[in-house]
Amino acid sequence: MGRTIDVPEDTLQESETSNVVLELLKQAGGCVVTDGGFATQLERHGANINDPLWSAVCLITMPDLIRKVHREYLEAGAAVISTASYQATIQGFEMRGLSTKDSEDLLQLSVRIAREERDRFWKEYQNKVHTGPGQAGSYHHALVAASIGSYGAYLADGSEYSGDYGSFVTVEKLKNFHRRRLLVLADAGPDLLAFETIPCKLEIQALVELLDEEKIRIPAWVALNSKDGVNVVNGDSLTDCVGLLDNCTKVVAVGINCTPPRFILDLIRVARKVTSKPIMVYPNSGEHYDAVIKQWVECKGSTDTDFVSHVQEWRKAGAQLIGGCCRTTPNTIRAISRVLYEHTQVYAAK
Ligand code: MET
Ligand SMILES: [Zn+2]
Repeated sequence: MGRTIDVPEDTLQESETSNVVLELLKQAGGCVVTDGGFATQLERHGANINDPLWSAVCLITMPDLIRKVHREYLEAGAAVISTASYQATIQGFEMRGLSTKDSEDLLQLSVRIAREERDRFWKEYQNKVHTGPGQAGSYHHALVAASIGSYGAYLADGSEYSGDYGSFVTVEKLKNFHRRRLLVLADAGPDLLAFETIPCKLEIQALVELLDEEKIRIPAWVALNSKDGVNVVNGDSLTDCVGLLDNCTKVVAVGINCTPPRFILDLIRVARKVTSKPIMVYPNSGEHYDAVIKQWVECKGSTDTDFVSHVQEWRKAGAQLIGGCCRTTPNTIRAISRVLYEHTQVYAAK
């Protein structure tokens, strides 16, 4: 398969350093689809995730449903799947009365389930092209990304959407919050670590320091969120945040998640000026999360069709991994997959 015209030359040359994201992008022709809302899909299947652990409660209550959701996203064409560990923390499990050992086992389980499903799927589908209604493309050997939500996600008070951690939260405190879970997840053997919904520069600083200090060998991606298309949610400059990530050799991709689709194009343009690392975007549906009632409200979000109408402009602006976050589903991913596949076919034919 030929590679796309929009991939910066220097980005591809770095693939000699055996970076899993660059390898995948190279194989896929420059752009891949990731998965969609994980918690959303668990809920659509009836899981009750109204819990401080949010979707991670299913690691205790419904591990088979987690398998099923991974499978659904793989079938929809996802070339990266993220684990059920977004809001799983040792502290959170311990608050429910679990031992430290059992808590760490659950973190490991999240990676094991995703890897098993990926491997099972690949055995069956590696030679297939998906051509069913509303989808087209060839499958990839998907990467398993261990999801690591921000400190705000752990607080379960919606502060991942405000970045308002209060003045007592320091880089050291954030490093200590993230340290043990990061080590346990890295040790479980994912292909990638996916830091998600990171709302402020302080937390980025903590993450890049921690990746170095702990000599983490699994490559990481870091996804930030925004509510204005210019800055990250707490008002820190996106340019500064992406600049910090660009300087960290352990970070192999940077991007935006759980942000309304209407802001994404501007954010990609800002990020592209600061980094030549691959950019991933996985927006939410455009609805708003109400942290008090712990629900997504105002069903004025994009429909799958609206969402997908942006995909080509995001790709042209430099996004190379495109998926969905909260309130998106396997249908969204199938539709994105089709758009990207059509592009690859047009290019390959040239
Ligand atoms: C609040 S953002 C949630 C990200 C997580 N990967 C999920 O889709 O459930
Ligand atoms: Zn989300």
